[in-house]
Amino acid sequence: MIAVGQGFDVHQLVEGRPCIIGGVTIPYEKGLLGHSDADVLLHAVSDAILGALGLGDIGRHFPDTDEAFKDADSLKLLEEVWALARERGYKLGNIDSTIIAQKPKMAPYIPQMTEIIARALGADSTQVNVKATTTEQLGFAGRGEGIAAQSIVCLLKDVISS
Ligand SMILES: Nc1ccn([C@@H]2O[C@H](COP(=O)(O)O)[C@@H](O)[C@H]2O)c(=O)n1
Ligand SMILES: C[C@@]1(CO)OP(=O)(O)OP(=O)(O)OC[C@H]1O
Repeated sequence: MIAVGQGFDVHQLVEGRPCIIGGVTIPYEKGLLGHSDADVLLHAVSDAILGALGLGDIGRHFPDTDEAFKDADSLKLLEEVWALARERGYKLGNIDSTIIAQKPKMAPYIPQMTEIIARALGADSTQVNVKATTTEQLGFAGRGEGIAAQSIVCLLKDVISS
């Protein structure tokens, strides 16, 4: 069985917050605002997995009204989401993701993000792809008001390889 899911998330960029993306703290003058650590990439990946499983989204599993998730480490949330996939017998096929940000430059941090996501999903880093794009200064991302991320995941169960 093959299950696919997609995830999309946006967080506002503000002063006085750390800029944590894909589990990596990126040195930058602003950071992402949220109830949790606001790791926009890990949220998109988590939502993609929940989508593939038909289990809603991270807001349903980790409500932003619950103090338990205040400043939560999104890597821990991703690990909890992945446990739901594992319990149902799924393995990771592959993940592809895009970070949409005018700044900061993501390229130097992408290998580390890839490793972190792969490790959380019990996968090899070759199964995880992370990309980044600007929006050529257009829209909220282009004005540096926020960062978005999108992700698509393919999960595999009982697949007989030829
Ligand atoms: N925040 C970003 C955005 C982009 N990159 C890298 O730069 C390349 C060119 O971006 P364009 O939006 O002009 O296509 C892109 O392919 C990424 O490799 C980045 O590192 N950080
Ligand atoms: C992750 C959660 C959980 O505290 O909070 P936020 O960091 O605000 O992130 P968001 O992507 O808006 O929604 C899911 C939330 O429930």
